[in-house]
Amino acid sequence: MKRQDYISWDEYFMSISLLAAQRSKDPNTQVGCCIVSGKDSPYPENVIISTGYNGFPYGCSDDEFPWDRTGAPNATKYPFVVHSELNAILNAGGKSLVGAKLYVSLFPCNECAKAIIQSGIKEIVYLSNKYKDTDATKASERMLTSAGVKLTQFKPTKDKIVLDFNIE
Ligand SMILES: O=c1ccn([C@H]2C[C@H](O)[C@@H](COP(=O)(O)O)O2)c(=O)[nH]1
Ligand SMILES: [Zn+2]
Repeated sequence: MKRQDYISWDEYFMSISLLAAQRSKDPNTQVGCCIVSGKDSPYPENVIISTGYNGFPYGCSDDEFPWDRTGAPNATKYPFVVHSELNAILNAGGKSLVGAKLYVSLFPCNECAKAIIQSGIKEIVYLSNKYKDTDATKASERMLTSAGVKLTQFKPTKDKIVLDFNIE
């Protein structure tokens, strides 16, 4: 008989997003993203196309650019950091994202929403929506809804999935 306690597709892809987030150097908010093929993709369904996390662009040192949240605009991380969703879209290397599904640990901002819509992604599964009351999130939700992108908050049925490196 097959194992019964295997993880679901949503648990799998959201876990990969959370694992990608662990690569982020942002001391305050680590965001991870995983893009997978959907029913209407030109690939079989549930194939991982790309992943990404928030970080500075290539050539911009994590040790030289600022990670601060406050201060003069160019002394904060905000003008420099590439968001996880945009990184995942760019990391796809030009592969079609039409009909794809995007899993992300934080609801996308308005700038990511634009890139998501324009790349043809049709569904977003997000975990946290901690900035839901901000203008950026409200603008994002408005655009995504208007563009017909399906939005679903991931509701975990377990608190954690443990990765154990001690296997035989
Ligand atoms: O759509 C988004 C929105 C934000 N991020 C990243 C950008 C920053 O590195 C953090 C947010 O930092 P705070 O200190 O919480 O303001 O999240 C992203 O990747 N995608
Ligand atoms: Zn963003």
